[in-house]
Amino acid sequence: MSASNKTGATESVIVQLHINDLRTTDSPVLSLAHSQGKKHVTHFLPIYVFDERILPLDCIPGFSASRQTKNVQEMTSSGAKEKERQEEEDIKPLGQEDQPSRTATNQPATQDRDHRSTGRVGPRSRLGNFWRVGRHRARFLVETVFDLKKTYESKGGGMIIACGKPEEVAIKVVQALVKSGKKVEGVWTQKEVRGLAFLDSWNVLTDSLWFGLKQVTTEEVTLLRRLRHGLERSGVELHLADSKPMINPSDLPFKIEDIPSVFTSFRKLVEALGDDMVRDPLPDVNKVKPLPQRPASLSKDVFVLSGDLLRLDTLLRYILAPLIAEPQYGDTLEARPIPKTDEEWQAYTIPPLDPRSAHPFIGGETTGLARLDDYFGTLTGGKHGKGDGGSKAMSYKDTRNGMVGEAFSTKFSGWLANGSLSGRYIGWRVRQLQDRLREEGRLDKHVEGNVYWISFELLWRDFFYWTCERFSHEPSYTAKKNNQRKNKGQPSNGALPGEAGTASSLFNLGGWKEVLRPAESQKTLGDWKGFNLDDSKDPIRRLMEGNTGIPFLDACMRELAITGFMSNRGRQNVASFWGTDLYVDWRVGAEIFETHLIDFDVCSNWGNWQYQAGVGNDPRSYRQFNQIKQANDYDPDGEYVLTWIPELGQVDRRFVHTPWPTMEKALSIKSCTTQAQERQQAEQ
Ligand SMILES: Cc1cc2nc3c(=O)[nH]c(=O)nc-3n(C[C@H](O)[C@H](O)[C@H](O)COP(=O)(O)OP(=O)(O)OC[C@H]3O[C@@H](n4cnc5c(N)ncnc54)[C@H](O)[C@@H]3O)c2cc1C
Repeated sequence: MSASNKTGATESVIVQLHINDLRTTDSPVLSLAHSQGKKHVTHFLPIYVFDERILPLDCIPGFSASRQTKNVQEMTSSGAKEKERQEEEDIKPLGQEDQPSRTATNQPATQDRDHRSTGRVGPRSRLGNFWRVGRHRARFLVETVFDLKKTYESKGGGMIIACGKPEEVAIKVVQALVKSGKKVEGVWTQKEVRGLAFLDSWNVLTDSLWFGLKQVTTEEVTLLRRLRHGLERSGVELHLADSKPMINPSDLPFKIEDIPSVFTSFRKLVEALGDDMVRDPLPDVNKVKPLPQRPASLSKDVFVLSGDLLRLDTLLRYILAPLIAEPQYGDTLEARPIPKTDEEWQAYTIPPLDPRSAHPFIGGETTGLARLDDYFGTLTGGKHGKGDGGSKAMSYKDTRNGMVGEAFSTKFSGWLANGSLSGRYIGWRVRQLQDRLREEGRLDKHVEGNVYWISFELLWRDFFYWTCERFSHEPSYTAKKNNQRKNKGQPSNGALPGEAGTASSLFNLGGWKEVLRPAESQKTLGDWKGFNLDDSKDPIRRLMEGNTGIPFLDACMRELAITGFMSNRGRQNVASFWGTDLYVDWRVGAEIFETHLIDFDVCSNWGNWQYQAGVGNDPRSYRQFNQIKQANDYDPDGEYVLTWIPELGQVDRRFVHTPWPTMEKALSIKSCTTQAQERQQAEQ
């Protein structure tokens, strides 16, 4: 039996479960918690949970042991008694938690790490069995979380960092707070699927109906659903803040169900909003309410990081070690075994960033804001004051298709993906720079176009986000058929179409096209080819390893695996080659991108893959890139391919994109290049 939320309690807490909203600037929940309307709220408790379903956490000392203990406890009645005893109140001040004891369990619980011999083992993808989060995003994420904690602390607040399942941790934290006599005002987290009601000007919604909706980003939504159920038992409500897109959802000039299928139509409709397209960011919160006293029983129920684990380099080692022990396709990092002893852990070092990286950034809101200043110039007079600089933004459109170095495009995507920057804040910085340049008489049409193009690109992000929402209302054609078959024509009651990963049209082979143009989609579904990752000659494996013999594609894939970043130009070419030349299951491509990309975002990645593979919401039914032409257009001097394929150094630069006559033997290229050669000949 859970205690219910105390109404007469003197301490009142707002809990924020951070997921992909790892920031304090333009943070709706932080603003709400410190608003006039919440004056009676005495404490603010932000939580972040490293999710065991997507990250390998077994090396963290004590973590797998804590899970095993918990399981046993939950299975035995004596365990239940012990649990009750533990739940008795025993208040300890924050920061004085027990140190996790080092146990022999800081080895992965799952020893079978061979992604080809097992089913979906641990935090692995469904089709390729790749790590869900590769080493680059894992690093960026851990850095981001630590930076957020530091920022909260610098403003007088704090943050709990834990490991496990975010919804379970949040529920247990709330239960413990309620049991210790505190009033929990509610739990706020970022919305990941369509909500129905906006309750106040803070852009925070209490959405009582979303539970019944069909979902597209199924894992994200399942987490929210479980969280909501669990909180209900403590009489605490879950609130969702819709802060992902650049455009405020309630400003959209159409209903989500009516979002145009074509980007250009979407763009024209929202651009017609003019200056109202992007709202001003929320006011900064400079002094954050303190953390509540934490019931010590919590440390036994929940694996909260403490002691040495709150050191960035220590935690990075434990999270990255399994990923480094098994680098993914294309990564040239030498696999290193997971340390076994204390001494080995002490000596363990994290590989430095590759100096060739176009994304040489550390994760966190602090570095994200610094990158904004680097791009847009500084806001020297405060938010509305004069600024300085901004040359990168002023030449954005002219340079965004570059391939080498950090300057060619904004690189905001990693920060946007985990929410350490908000789309709205960036959109506002665009307007801010335009206003400043106008005042200074420097905003000619060319410069204006360059600066505006950043918002234009951000509209693509919004477009994929809203498109995901639109399709959350429509299960895929196959799912509909399966459902009907199972339920004899009746829609299944309370079914969660996407939960098994098969029904959501975002992850389905037939993509959104199955919903938009079912007849056309059904005709081509059977043509998709399979793959065999055990075969080193398999075209997909060669592509993932950057070993097709087509220099431009190989450079792109090597860059991705080695650094976690690939330019938009590269991504389009790789996805097009995968889906429209090789015609191999595009979802494996989306999975390997998901693994490697620092900026992985479920809607942008899977939506773009669909688009390039011809199963998405592209109005053109067929779109194919000519990789050789693209390489010559965007890497005319071969600087990019030479950066990633040094073995081409011997080749005359004129032929660096088509080195086959001279290099054929050396590179042992066959099937993939034949296609490219044929296409090149056909074009001549
Ligand atoms: C196959 C494929 C997979 C992709 N996967 C992702 C992904 O997982 N996460 C991701 O953020 N982007 C993804 N993109 C979109 C785009 O490639 C990246 O956003 C961009 O390369 C990131 O670099 P940047 O921040 O310097 O972009 P810039 O060119 O500076 O653009 C500014 C911002 O606009 C947004 N943006 C630009 N192009 C797109 C686009 N086509 N779709 C959605 N948003 C866009 C991003 O938020 C980006 O940060 C993918 C594109 C393709 C073709």
